[in-house]
Amino acid sequence: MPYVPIAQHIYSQPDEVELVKVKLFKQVAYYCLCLHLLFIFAFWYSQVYILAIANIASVAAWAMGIYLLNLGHSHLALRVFCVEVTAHSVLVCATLGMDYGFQYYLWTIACMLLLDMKLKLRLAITLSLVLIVLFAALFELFNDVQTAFVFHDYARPIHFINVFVCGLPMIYVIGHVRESTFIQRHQLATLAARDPLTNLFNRRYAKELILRAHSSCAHNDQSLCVVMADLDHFKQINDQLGHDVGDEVLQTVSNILREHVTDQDIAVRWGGEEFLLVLVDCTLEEALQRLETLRQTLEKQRFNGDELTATMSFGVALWHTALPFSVTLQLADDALYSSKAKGRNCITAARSG
Ligand SMILES: Nc1nc2c(ncn2[C@@H]2O[C@H](COP(=O)(O)OP(=O)(O)OP(=O)(O)O)[C@@H](O)[C@H]2O)c(=O)[nH]1
Repeated sequence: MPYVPIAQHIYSQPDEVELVKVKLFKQVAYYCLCLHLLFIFAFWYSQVYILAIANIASVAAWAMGIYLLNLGHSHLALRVFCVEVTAHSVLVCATLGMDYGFQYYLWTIACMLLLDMKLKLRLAITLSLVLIVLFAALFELFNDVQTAFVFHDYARPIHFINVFVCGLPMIYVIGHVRESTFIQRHQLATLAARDPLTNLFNRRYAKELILRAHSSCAHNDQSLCVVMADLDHFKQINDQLGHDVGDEVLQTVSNILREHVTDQDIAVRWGGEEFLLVLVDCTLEEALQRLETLRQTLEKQRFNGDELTATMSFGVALWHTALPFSVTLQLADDALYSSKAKGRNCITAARSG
């Protein structure tokens, strides 16, 4: 088996935005290929043979670009597209003048060029600017070109169609890249905030949420409870029934925890089989009642088909807002330890804060 360095194995996979880009480039490439096929016939019919032949070269360039895209060389394909569009725009403007709007394709390709991630941003911007300057220069160079083009009377509708035809792929590609960037950003934020097995908040992200909940409760004079919860004899489940069953228990328990907290509460996978709940706007008495309902629900739950039950022990402490979180957490943890010592499957409230 060939050697694959681990870092390369993990990070060099094409990301989703890149995949979306390749898909869009391919769609645009087929769109342009069809367009140039049409141009071959249109220019042949209007006896502008040089442009008909140029369009045969354009079709070949777009076909080669599609081939490069299929090989995974999207940056090379984009460069081929760029050269083709530039050469084609300049040639058509030199032959027919500026009335028909073939110069606007330079704007589209200038924008697409910025999506070539293999180009340093500064170089990509410089090249795009060169294309825009070329666009402006074409007016100086070819504004007075006079031709006996058979479609001369249709210059205005052709100009209109060209603006539309070259604007469409630009809006389409940039709109989709924007959307997939947005989706990927959301996915990354979720990955950074959640535990992958249980989908509860992870410990790192939860600390930020807990501090925010604390200052909001302090500001609104609301009480707040911190709960430490731990599955009982979980090691036995793993040892006797396997890690997969252990994982299933963790997932089901997490779902039950989620169902027993409100939107403003915070449910966290704190460690392996240890969970933290922060109950917002909740007194100690209310917390004890809610935890008792939760404890009974868990006790009744069946896992692994119907053959397995699991229980949980709880420790709860009222968070006096003047105290730091770490002190309240320690109180809840001590209370949990008492629940374990009392025989598990029970709830203990910390005596004072
Ligand atoms: N299946 C599975 N097991 C895990 C995971 N994380 C931690 N564990 C297991 O959780 C078990 C925790 O065991 P202990 O700390 O001894 O606790 P316990 O058996 O629940 O005993 P008590 O807490 O005293 O009731 C260990 O066997 C860990 O391997 C996980 O993501 N999946």
